[in-house]
Amino acid sequence: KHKRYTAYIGIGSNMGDRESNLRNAIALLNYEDKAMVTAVSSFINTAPVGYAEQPDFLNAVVEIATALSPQKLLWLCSEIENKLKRKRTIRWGPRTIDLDILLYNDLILNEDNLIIPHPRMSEREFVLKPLKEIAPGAFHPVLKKTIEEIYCG
Ligand SMILES: Nc1nc2nc(S)n(CCO)c2c(=O)[nH]1
Repeated sequence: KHKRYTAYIGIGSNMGDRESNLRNAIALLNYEDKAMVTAVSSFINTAPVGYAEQPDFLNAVVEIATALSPQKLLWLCSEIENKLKRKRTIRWGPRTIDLDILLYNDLILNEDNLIIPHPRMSEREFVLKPLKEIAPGAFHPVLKKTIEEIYCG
């Protein structure tokens, strides 16, 4: 019997057809019987954070029910980035698609290649706004607050 975990994935695109890049990524997150999309936020246009000299992003957050381990889920996210032709040029530069694991149940994980909750999510309006839309009661296990407590925007 597959134990179902709930994970939240932040997605963003600022290259090519941004909307279809997001839609394709969302479709690919329905992965066999291992991951199922259970909620999708609105798509929001956001100014780039970090490396400012690049086009605006289109961002969203997706809720999935999954049997995948965090590392396997990370693998699925990078598979989707590769499939949608993410060219890793400038580290902080434009990209066709970006998938970030934000939350995975109440898990706290600090591995070399994977930190959960995402370390920068609580300072990112482009994450908090769509996440609050679909999961205001989601709990941040490090800050010990719900999303709506963290983001009052
Ligand atoms: N607005 C916005 N700025 C960003 N800077 C980076 S890096 N990214 C990629 C996500 O880590 C984004 C993004 O998705 N949206």
